[in-house]
Amino acid sequence: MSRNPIYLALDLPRLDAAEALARKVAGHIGGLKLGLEFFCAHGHHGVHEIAKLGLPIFLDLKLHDIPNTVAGAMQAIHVLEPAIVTVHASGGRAMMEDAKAAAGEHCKVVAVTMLTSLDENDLARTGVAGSAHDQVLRLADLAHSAGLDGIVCSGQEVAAVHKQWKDGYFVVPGLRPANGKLGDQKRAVTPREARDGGASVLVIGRPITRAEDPLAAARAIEETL
Ligand SMILES: O=c1ccn([C@@H]2O[C@H](COP(=O)(O)O)[C@@H](O)[C@H]2O)c(=O)[nH]1
Repeated sequence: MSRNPIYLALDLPRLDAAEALARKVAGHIGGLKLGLEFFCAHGHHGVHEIAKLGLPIFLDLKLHDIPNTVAGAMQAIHVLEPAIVTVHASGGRAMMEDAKAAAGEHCKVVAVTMLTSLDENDLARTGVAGSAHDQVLRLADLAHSAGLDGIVCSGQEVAAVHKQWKDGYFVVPGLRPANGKLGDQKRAVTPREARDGGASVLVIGRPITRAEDPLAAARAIEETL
């Protein structure tokens, strides 16, 4: 892994605060992840502002709709030149194929398999029997067959997915330093464990954004890798 794999999740309500925080830790991360909270609040303008910092932008929009609508959304964000965009694997093969076809040549499209905030009890409540591990592998296979670049999964599954999809691009959120507060994450591992399992991108939000000293937190996490 040559470049810094950490993408900072900028889940902050204020654009000026997000920009200031990103600027502060820029030397210790490899990219910036802008998700639903950011995009709903600040839209294209916000993305343009954050992109001025010069780091790759990951638009974590988790698109999930009929194929025609998702392809239209992909075309609408093309102008923002994201390095990575997410769709939901459960949207199905045709949706993922159309999303990939509509994405620019330089944009990786990765599929969310099973959110890291869910465990097997949650999965059962959605009507899916079996383990998180099997569900992630099944959806990874579907994303692979649809021609996507990779998937989003937890650090608990990444090594197994890596084994069956050697050149895949694996985005791992839900990361916590040892003894870090889990919050709503249920399948957390440490950044180092995820990296050792074959993660391409380590998504880290609150352990840095909510730290008393975000710069020291980012530096400390970087040093564990
Ligand atoms: O399965 C998923 C998919 C995406 N995320 C996103 O990653 C960050 C994690 O933030 P933390 O503060 O480090 O928990 C957040 O933006 C999520 O939307 C995820 O956590 N799990």
